[in-house]
Amino acid sequence: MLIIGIAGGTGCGKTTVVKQIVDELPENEVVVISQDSYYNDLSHLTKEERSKVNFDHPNSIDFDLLMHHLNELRAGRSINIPVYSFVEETRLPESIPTAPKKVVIVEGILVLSNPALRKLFDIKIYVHADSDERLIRRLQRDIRERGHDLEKALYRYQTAVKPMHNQFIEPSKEFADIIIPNNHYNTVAVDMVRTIINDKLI
Ligand SMILES: Nc1ncnc2c1ncn2[C@@H]1O[C@H](COP(=O)(O)OP(=O)(O)O)[C@@H](O)[C@H]1O
Ligand SMILES: Nc1ccn([C@@H]2O[C@H](COP(=O)(O)O)[C@@H](O)[C@H]2O)c(=O)n1
Repeated sequence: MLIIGIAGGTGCGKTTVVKQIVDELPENEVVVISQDSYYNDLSHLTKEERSKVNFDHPNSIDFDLLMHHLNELRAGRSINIPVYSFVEETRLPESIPTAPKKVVIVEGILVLSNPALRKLFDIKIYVHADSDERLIRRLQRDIRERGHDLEKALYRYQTAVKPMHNQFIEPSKEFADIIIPNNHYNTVAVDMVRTIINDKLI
């Protein structure tokens, strides 16, 4: 099994890059796991209390469960991936049964910031886009898909997203084996990663 970790600041294009990589690979060979699925279960808090949580701090993620799941997959056992709702800001009761595959891709802002998780990755990738580019993409997405208004999205960016990026995410770039520049769509880099994966699948 090949486990690939893909990190990078919010809006850098991780999900898009992963989709581009996976689209051309055999479906039955690859599983994608998002760090977002492992946000702590906050169902014991009210919606207002949840809205005050710093979702960009490593403590907001259940890394123990994520690492347990990766170890289970490596051991050939299936896992149940939690389902997270950005609108409700907590885990939903359901989960997604997921079988082990030859390639596992784990993507999320903080996946290279956790030393124990990092050790589980065979290849570590950091997707880079400039902060102004990321902010524009993030605002568009938060308003369109995550139920935020402009004021809330900007407040969160200034109070949590930007400081946590500077403290935890940007410094994790030094652990990457590959850095993908993604201010513009980068088909060359995507092709290179796909080639590495295909070599492994042979
Ligand atoms: N290279 C790019 N150029 C322009 N827009 C992009 C690019 N990559 C991603 N996007 C757009 O930016 C937004 C955030 O991308 P996404 O892949 O969800 O980022 P992330 O998963 O890192 O938060 C999406 O609307 C996506 O379509
Ligand atoms: N309830 C939540 C939980 C997280 N976020 C933001 O999601 C970002 C990480 O996801 P990406 O797809 O952008 O990598 C992170 O920056 C959190 O602020 C949220 O908005 N609401």
